[in-house]
Amino acid sequence: MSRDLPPSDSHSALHAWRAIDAAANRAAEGLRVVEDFVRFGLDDRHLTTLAKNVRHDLTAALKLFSSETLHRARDTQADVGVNVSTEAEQARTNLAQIATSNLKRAQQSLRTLEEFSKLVQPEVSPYFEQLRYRSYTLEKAITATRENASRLADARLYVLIDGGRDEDHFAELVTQLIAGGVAILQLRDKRIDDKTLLARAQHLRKMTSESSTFFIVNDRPDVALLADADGVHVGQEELSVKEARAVLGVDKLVGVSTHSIEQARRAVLDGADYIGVGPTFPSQTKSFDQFPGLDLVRQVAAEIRLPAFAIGGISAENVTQVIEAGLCRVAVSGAVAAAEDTQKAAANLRSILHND
Ligand SMILES: Cc1ncc(COP(=O)(O)OP(=O)(O)O)c(N)n1
Ligand SMILES: Cc1nc(C(=O)O)sc1CCOP(=O)(O)O
Ligand SMILES: [Mg+2]
Repeated sequence: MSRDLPPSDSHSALHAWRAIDAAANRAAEGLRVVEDFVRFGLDDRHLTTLAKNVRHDLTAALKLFSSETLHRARDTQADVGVNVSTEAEQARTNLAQIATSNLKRAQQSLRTLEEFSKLVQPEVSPYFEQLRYRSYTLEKAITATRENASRLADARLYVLIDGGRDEDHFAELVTQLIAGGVAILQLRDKRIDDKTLLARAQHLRKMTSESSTFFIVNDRPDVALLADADGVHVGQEELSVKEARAVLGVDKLVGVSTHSIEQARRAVLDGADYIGVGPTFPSQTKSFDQFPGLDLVRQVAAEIRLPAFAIGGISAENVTQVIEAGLCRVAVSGAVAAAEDTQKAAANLRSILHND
């Protein structure tokens, strides 16, 4: 119910309704532009659905106000803000900037709605607060998708390796993998002690920093930090994206394993930089009871634009099935690391993935 303010406050109420009316329009317009950006600019069905849901829920919250009161308060003739636009508002150089400005516009307008509704219809205010928080989550997911689609644009072959028999064996393996054109190398070894793991990680850092290959540490943000790796990969039962970032900082990559479309959607909202999608096929490296398989690859490819690497039992023999299911990025271990000629196996997979 809208509040009957005492006569002395009725002027404030009128001002509040006018601010609410203007903010409602700005928020809806801003959200529509954001939705169009994720739909047409990113081609991301998941983010489009999220943006649309926020916009629809805004419409529902605004319906809690009396439209008659809002219209009565509308007085654009006397609105000193009409026709006032800054140079920054006019300057738009790319699609992403349009999305960012409109997200900010929507967030500021939601804040206005939240504050001014406290004066005239306080029970509605928390809905706008919730919508503002959801818009921050959306912003984080849009930024991660956009930035990583570009940062990892060429990253199609991702190889998981262990610490090897000894340091020389490890260094030889890494040399061949880098020469074979591997885009991302992950150090994944659950059997060596922490001291050896860190030594291998530091060695890998040195070798990859002279190349364009990214270096990720599996499971261990602490080791990733100490070795100055490019990032960490975490599983569903491990530290969250937020916790991994708290250790590593915002600039490092945080990847997450996903085994269902719900987990993949969640990872996007959590602000992951990329996702692993699997297991696709039975694996010699790790055993699984369940295989979401190519169905999950298809689901992810249909709606998510955050870089996604299919994983699990992938080799030169079956990688075409993954590509046909819609993903052009794969993470492999056995097919490359256990091959007789590691460099050749990597280069072969790479050329299939890059279609060259
Ligand atoms: C790229 C990539 N995807 C998935 C995994 C698996 O991670 P997780 O589920 O945590 O299992 P472990 O590797 O820790 O056994 C991965 N490592 N890399
Ligand atoms: C470590 C790991 N995680 C998977 C997942 O689906 O999350 S599949 C997998 C094993 C990857 O090795 P290979 O290419 O030898 O099967
Ligand atoms: Mg793990």
